[in-house]
Amino acid sequence: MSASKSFGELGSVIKSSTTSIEDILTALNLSHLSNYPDGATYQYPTALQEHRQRLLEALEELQVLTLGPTEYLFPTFHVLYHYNIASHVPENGESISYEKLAQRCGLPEAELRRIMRAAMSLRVFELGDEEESPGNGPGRGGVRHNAVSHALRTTLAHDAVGFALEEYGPAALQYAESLRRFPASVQPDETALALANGSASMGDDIFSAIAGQPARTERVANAMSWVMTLPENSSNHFVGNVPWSPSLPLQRTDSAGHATTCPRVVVDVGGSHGDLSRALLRRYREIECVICEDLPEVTKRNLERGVEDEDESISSRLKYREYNFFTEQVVHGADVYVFRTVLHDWPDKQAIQILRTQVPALKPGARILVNDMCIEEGSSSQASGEAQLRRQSQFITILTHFSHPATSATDLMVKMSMNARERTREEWYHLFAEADPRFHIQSIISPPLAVHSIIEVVWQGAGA
Ligand SMILES: C[S@@+](CC[C@H](N)C(=O)[O-])C[C@H]1O[C@@H](n2cnc3c(N)ncnc32)[C@H](O)[C@@H]1O
Repeated sequence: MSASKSFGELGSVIKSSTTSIEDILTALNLSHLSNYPDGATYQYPTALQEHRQRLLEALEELQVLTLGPTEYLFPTFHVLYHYNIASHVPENGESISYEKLAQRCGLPEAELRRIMRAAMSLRVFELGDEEESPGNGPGRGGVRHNAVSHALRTTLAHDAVGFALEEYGPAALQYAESLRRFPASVQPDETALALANGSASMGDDIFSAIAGQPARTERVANAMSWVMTLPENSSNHFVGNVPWSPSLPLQRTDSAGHATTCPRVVVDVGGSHGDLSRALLRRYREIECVICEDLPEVTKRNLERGVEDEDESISSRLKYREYNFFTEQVVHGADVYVFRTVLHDWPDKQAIQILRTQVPALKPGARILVNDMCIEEGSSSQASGEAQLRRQSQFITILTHFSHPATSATDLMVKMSMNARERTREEWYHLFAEADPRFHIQSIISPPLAVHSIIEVVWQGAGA
C-alpha cells in the first residue's frame, strides 16, 4: 500500500510537527486555539502551514496504516466500483498500461487517467513501473495494485463498497427529504431508502423491495459477510462469549443451578450466508446442527452455492432453510435461536412481532441470543462499543467522501433504511418485556473491542 513509512516514523513526524505548531502558536500568543467552541472562527497563521501540511499527510498515512487495506476501502468512489477497475488490474504487483486498462474497462483512456489520478491521491492503486513505457515521461508507465486496491478486487469487499454506494448513497441524499415527508415515522417503508427506491409508503421495506432482484440480494449478503471480516465485527467475539463458552471467566449456570451446557440445535435466524453458523460449528463440535434461516432468495443462493469447499464435518451439520421471521418460527424445540444484527434493522413494532413469532416454537429454558449493539447514551469513551462502531462504520463514510456527508454511524444507517435505531440496554429490556413478559434477560455481555453485545434471553414460559 502507498503508506511508505512505519508506525514509528510516522509517530516521529507527528510529534515534531505538533511541537513546531505548538511553538509557533505560543510565540504568536495563539496557544488557546482548540476544537472547543469559543465563539471564534480562526485561520491558522501562514507560519505554520508547512508543519500543518506535514502533519496532515502523516496523519492520513497513519490512518491508512492503522486501518489496514480492508478497512481502508471507503475512499473508493462510484466510478471505480461501477467499472470494476480493480478487477482489471493484474495481480502479483504487475503494472498495466493506461491504454490496456482503459480497453479492459471500456473507458476512454483520458478519462481512465483522470479517475486513476484521483484514486491514487486517495491511496487506492499506485503508479506502475516507469520503464514499461519509457517514452511517456515520469509516472506514465501505467498503474498497479497497492494493498487497498488489491483488497477491493475481492467480491466481498467490492460488493460491500457497491452496497454502500448504490444502496445507501442515493438514500443519504433522500435523508433530509424523508424527515420532511415522514416526520417521526416508525414505518419501515417511510424512509430515505424507500424514497430512493421509489417505494415509499407502498408497504415495502428494503428487504422486500429488492427481493426479486438476485444481484442486489446477493450483494447485500456479500456485504454482510464482508462486515464480519472487520476485527470489531468478527464472529469470534460472539463465538467466544456465548453463555456455554469455556473461555468465559466464570462458569455459567442456568436458573436451576446447572452448568450451562453447549446446545445441540441452534437456529441462526436471518443468518444470511451462514458465516456465524459455520463459526459456531467450527468452534463447538458438540453442536449437532445449526439451521441458518433467511428469505427465499438468500436461501436459494446458499443452497446453490453448495458446500464444495466446506469441511465435511461442518457442511453435514449445517442446514439452510427458508423462513420469513414475520411468520411463526418453523423450527420448534431448538436450544438456541440467534439473531445477529437482525433486530437492529427493525423499529420496535416489527422487532416485537419478530420475537413473538418465535414464541410458539420455544421450549422451556430455550435461549434467544441477540448479537447487536448496546449503545450508551451520551458516551464518547473510546472504549465503548459505540465509539468502536463509529470507526467501524467507515463503511458508510464512503458517502461522506463522494456522495453526501450523511453519517458515520450505523444508527443513522438503520434509520435511513428502516426507520429503526440502535438500542440502549434499557431499550433492549423494554423491547423484550413488551414482546412477552416470559422473556427473561439473563445477561448482557459486551466483549472488549467488539461492536456488538450478546444479549442472552431465556424463555421462562411453558413449552409450546
Ligand atoms: C443485517 S443482515 C444480518 C445477517 C447476518 N445475521 C449477519 O450478522 O451477517 C439481516 C438479515 O435478515 C434477513 N431478513 C430480512 N428480512 C427477513 C425476513 N422477513 N425473514 C427472514 N430473514 C430476513 C436479510 O436477508 C439479512 O440476511
